[in-house]
Amino acid sequence: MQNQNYSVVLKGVTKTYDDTQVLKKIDMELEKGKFYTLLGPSGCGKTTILRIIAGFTEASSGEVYLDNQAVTSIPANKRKVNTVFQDYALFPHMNVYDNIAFGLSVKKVHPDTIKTKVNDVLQLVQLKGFENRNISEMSGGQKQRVAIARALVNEPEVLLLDEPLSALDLKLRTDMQYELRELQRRLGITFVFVTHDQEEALAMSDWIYVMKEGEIVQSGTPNDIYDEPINRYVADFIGESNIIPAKMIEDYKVEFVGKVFECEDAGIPANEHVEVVIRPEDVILTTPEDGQLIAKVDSQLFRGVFNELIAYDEDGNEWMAHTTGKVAVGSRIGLRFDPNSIHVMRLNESEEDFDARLEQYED
Ligand SMILES: Nc1ncnc2c1ncn2[C@@H]1O[C@H](COP(=O)(O)OP(=O)(O)OP(=O)(O)O)[C@@H](O)[C@H]1O
Repeated sequence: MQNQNYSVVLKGVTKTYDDTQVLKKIDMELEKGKFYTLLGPSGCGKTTILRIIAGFTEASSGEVYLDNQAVTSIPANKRKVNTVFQDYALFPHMNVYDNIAFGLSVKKVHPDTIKTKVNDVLQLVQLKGFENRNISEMSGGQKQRVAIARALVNEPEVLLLDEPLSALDLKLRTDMQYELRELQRRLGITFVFVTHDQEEALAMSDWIYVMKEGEIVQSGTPNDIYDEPINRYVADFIGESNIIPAKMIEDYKVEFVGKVFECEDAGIPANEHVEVVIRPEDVILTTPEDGQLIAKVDSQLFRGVFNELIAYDEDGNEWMAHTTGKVAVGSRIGLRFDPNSIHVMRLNESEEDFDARLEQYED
């Protein structure tokens, strides 16, 4: 029926609590062995999707397939899916070994087999030698690894991770991002990772679903989503952007701040009011004579590898740009853009137009 390479498929999945619809027709096709991220602000329904895949929550309508089998009536403990929760949900009174072995012991797996499997996953998460440690004596990052080991020991086909790094400090969090990604590549199983942190999503994922209020607003590779945000919500959510009012002149030509620029967008009617999105790192700084636009520098912030500069053009639009040099506050500068860094977004799109455009992006 479906492509054999899908490990999870959701078709028209909805969820309603009392009178509130928290998921509106979610469609997802997750290929085996890829790293997927659900990205969105608190309350948009990310955890609910994970719970429906895991079988902890029942969808109000729609279908869920795991490994091409409809699983609507299959209980959580019969699905080859494991979850790593944000708070780890470890047993505090047990040591590392017993925490990891617990699920297998309950299933009455032979003790020798348990020993081999637990040792294998301890190796995998680099916790060899910690078997007898109490959970209370482990650091945040170590507890996180125990939680992952406990999920992996069941040899799931799909691993669900619900904001697993949010309790860690920045340094450890970055280290764990590398480790998790590495682990996923080595194991080749499907990861579904939930986060509200856009940098984390961009760094780790093969494919991102950006969510808003129970809907998927855009899905694509990190590059697609970063470079071609489909609307202002996605552009704002994924990093800093310059969003400037503009008007379509014809295919591949857009006007803003009284000038006409080449761009890569086509299919939007002439004279339609739109917005252009330009990332700060795509703004090329030059002398006023060479600039396509002229702007006045308002402030500059040192950001480590670059300076972040705020400038205002003749129409009063604010521009953020990155530069490795220093530019005097108050000075006049020129701004230039490559056609392929000018992204056009439509305003007030009808739902049908939006869906059609979304499909075009997904193709
Ligand atoms: N058991 C429940 N009963 C009623 N409402 C619920 C229940 N579980 C979740 N909700 C509501 O569903 C919506 C989506 O919740 P969900 O936990 O999926 O969001 P989330 O995107 O994971 O948020 P967060 O990042 O804060 O965990 C929220 O408005 C939440 O209040």
